[in-house]
Amino acid sequence: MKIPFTKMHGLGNSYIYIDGFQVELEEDRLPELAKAVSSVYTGIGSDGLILVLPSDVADVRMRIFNKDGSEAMNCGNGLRCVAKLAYDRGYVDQTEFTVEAKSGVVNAAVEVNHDTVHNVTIDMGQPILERGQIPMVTLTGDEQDHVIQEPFLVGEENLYATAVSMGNPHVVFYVDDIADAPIDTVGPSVTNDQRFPEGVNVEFVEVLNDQEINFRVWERGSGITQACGTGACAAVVSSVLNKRVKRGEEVMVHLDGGDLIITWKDNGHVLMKGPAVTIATGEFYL
Ligand SMILES: N[C@H](CCC[C@H](N)C(=O)O)C(=O)O
Repeated sequence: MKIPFTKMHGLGNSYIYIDGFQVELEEDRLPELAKAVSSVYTGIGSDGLILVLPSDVADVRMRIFNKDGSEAMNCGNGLRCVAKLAYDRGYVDQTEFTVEAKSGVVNAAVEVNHDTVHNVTIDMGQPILERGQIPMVTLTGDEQDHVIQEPFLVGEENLYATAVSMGNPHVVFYVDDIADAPIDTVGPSVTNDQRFPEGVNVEFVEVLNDQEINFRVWERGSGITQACGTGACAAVVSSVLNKRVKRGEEVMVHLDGGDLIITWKDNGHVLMKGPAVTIATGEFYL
């Protein structure tokens, strides 16, 4: 089976994009396809697979599958690239339009310079903070509680967890120096921790000042990635809740792959602004 694809990235968080306006795929082969295209050895190499599809409730629809074949509820870097692809291919005729993700519909705005989309702003909507909706379970906490700097033992390490959902689950740990973040040990341990019944994306944050943070991530289903858009949003929300950065102001998030500008607005919505880049197109043989 020959499948046309486009490889795109947001700050090095790359996915293989398949255009559902042009290509019909078998639903029950999608997890297999996500694993196949993601392999750097036998596939194309990416953090997963993203489908761009017609939508009944928005201008365009995104489905995202992690490298391990699991389907996720949301993907910030993916939303920016889907918006670029939809605009580039004329599936939308405005620079502002709506994108449907599994977690809900968001507003996208593409910046066009010399007929090319470089930067995209997504209104990611409101974060979800209630423990039961992250979801996160513990013996003590109430379902409606917010999880802010909650003691969280990982092996011998006494960590403190702040949990935020952007439609997908995130847990944030603060470190004094991002270079020393225990991402290779705490990342894989916590992502599958039983306290997160649906798994979790694991973020490490070093606060530089009240409008700037360093950030690394171990993603659920993909491991360490160069960037995580929903994770950067969760990290800024967490840092506001922990009174480390300003609410309603732009916060510069330095990720391994580059910078995102995140604002948790006073109206409750989180804005994410960053690049979207087309790397290559081709045909994949499944
Ligand atoms: N691994 C995530 C999905 C991808 C999110 C990330 N790549 C982003 O840009 O938000 C999850 O299972 O919830």
